[in-house]
Amino acid sequence: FAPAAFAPRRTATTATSLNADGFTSKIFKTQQVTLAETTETIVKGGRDLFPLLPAAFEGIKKVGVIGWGSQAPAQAQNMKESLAAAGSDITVSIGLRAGSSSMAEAKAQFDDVRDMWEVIKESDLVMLLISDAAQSKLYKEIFAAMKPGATLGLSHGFLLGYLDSIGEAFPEDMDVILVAPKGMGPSVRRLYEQGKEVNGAGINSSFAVHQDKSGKATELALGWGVAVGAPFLFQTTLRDEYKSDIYGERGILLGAVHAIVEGLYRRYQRQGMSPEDAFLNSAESITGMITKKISTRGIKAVYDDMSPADKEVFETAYSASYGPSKEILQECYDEVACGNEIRSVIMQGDRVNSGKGFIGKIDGTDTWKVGEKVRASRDDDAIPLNPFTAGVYVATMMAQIDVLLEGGHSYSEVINESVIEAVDSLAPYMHYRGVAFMVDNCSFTAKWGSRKWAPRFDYILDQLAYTAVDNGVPVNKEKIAEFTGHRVHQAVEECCKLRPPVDISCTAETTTKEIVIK
Ligand SMILES: NC(=O)C1=CN([C@@H]2O[C@H](COP(=O)(O)OP(=O)(O)OC[C@H]3O[C@@H](n4cnc5c(N)ncnc54)[C@H](OP(=O)(O)O)[C@@H]3O)[C@@H](O)[C@H]2O)C=CC1
Ligand SMILES: CC(=O)[C@](C)(O)C(=O)O
Ligand SMILES: [Mg+2]
Ligand SMILES: [Mg+2]
Repeated sequence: FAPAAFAPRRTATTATSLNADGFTSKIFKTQQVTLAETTETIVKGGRDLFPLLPAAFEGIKKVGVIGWGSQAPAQAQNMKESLAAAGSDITVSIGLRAGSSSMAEAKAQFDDVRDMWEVIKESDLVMLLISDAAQSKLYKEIFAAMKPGATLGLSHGFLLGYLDSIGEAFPEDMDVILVAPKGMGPSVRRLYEQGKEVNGAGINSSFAVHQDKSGKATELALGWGVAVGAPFLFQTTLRDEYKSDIYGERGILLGAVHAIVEGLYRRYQRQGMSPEDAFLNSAESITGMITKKISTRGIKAVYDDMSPADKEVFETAYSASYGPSKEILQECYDEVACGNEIRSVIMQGDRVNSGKGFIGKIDGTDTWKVGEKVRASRDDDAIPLNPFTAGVYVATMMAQIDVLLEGGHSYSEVINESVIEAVDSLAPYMHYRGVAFMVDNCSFTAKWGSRKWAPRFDYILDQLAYTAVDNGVPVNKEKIAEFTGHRVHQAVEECCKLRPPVDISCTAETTTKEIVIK
C-alpha cells in the first residue's frame, strides 16, 4: 500500500483517474456544473426520471439487497417503490445471515427476506450492504456464490481498499459499481419520502464504475442512484470514495463535531456558564443555528451575518483552531489513504466478534444528560449562535475541505462529504436526540472510527487552540482572508442549488428509527 504522499495526486484542475471529459449516458440527461475552477458532469435525480429506470436496469430481473443495517432498509425500500412507480416487475429481495438479529424487523417491512446466500446466488444485481468489516471477511464466498454475469453493487469503496492492501482484486469477469449516498440510511429514507411532495428531495450520492464487462454498468449505477432518491449524482472512483468517506466521518461529520461539543461544553462551564447554557452555546448552537444557516446560505453566511464584535470572537476561535484541526485531519486522511484505518476497522470487527471489543455508549456523560433537559424545554428562537463555537466548527470544516482538495478530490465529493452531509443528513439527528442518535445510526465503520478519532480532536483543540486563545495569541489575518476568499464558497452555493431546500428536521412523527448498536 503506497503511503498517501507517494500516491498519484490530482490537482484541482485536472479531473482524476476519472475521465477528464466526465461520463456519458444514453438514458439519463447529464449536466455540466462549474464548481470553483473545475467543471464536473452530474446527473440530477428526481421522481420524474423513474420512467427511465426499466431501461437503466436492462437485463436485471432480481435485485438482492444484502444486510439490514443503516443503508439497506432505506435503499431497499426506496428502490422497490421507485421500480414499482416505474411499472417495472424487477423484484427486490433482502438477504440476511443465518440467525440475524434483524430478521424480525426486516420481515415486518419487507415481504421477501431470506438467507443471504440464497439471495446472492439468484440476484442479477447484488447490493452488498453488510458492514465493511464483514465484507472483508466474506468477499471470497460472495464472489463465488454470485451467478455469472451478475453485477456487484457497493455503497462504499472499503472493500477495494482492503483488496488493494492484500494484493487481491475483484474477479475480472464481473461488473463492479458503486452508489454511495452521502448521508445516513434513515435520512436516505426520510428525504425520499419528502421527495414524493418535493421533486428532487433526497440525499446526494456519488457513483463509480469500477469494472464494466457488460458495457451497461454506468447506466445501471445511475439508475440505482436515481431509484434510491439522489437529487444529484456525481462521479467518483472506489479509491476516492473510501478515502473521503472514512476520513469525513472521522472528521467534521461525526468525530470532530462530537469533540468540539464536548470540549466547548467543558470550556464554557470553566468560564462560568451553567451546564444548560454551556450546552446551548456548544451543541445547540451548532445544530440549531450554525448548520441550519450553512444548509440554506453556505458556510460564509455564518460569518457575514455577525456583528463586528462577534466577528472578532469568531476570528479568534477560527484562527486558533484551523491549524490544530488540520493537523489531526491530515493525519487521519493519511491513515485512511495508506490502508491503516481499514485494517483498524477490520481488527475492531474481529474484537467485537470475539468478545474482546465493543462499541460503547457515548451519550451517558453529563453533556448529553444536560442536553436531554435542554431539548425538553427547547425554544428554537432562543438558541444562541455563539461566535466562538462557530469559529471552531467552521475552522474544522474548512480544514477538512482543504485536506480533501489537496488530496485531489472533486469539489462535489469534498462538499458533499464535508458540508452538505453534515448539515442536511447528520446534524439534524444530533439536534433531535443527541450525539449517539447521530453516530450510532451510521455504519460500523463510522461508529468505531468516530469513537477512535473524536478524542484526538478534543485534546488538540483543548491543548493547542483554546490555550492559544487564552494566551492572547493574535488573530492570523491571513487565515481569515483565506477563509473569506476561499474558492469553495461559490462551489457550495452551486451544489446547494442542485437540491431543493427541504427541512429535514426530525420530530417524533418523522423519526421512528431507534439506535441499534450492531
Ligand atoms: N450507514 C450509512 O448511512 C452509510 C453506509 N454506507 C455503506 O453501506 C454499507 C452498509 O453499511 P450500514 O448500512 O451502515 O451497515 P453496518 O455497517 O451497520 O452493518 C450492519 C449490517 O451488516 C450485517 N453483518 C455484519 N456482520 C455480518 C456477517 N458476518 N455476515 C452477514 N452480515 C453481517 C449486519 O447483519 P445483522 O443485521 O444480521 O446484524 C447488518 O445487517 C457499508 O459498506 C457502509 O460503508 C454508505 C453510505 C452511508
Ligand atoms: C452516513 C455516512 O455516510 C457515513 C457517516 O459515512 C457512514 O455511516 O458510514
Ligand atoms: Mg458516508
Ligand atoms: Mg461511511
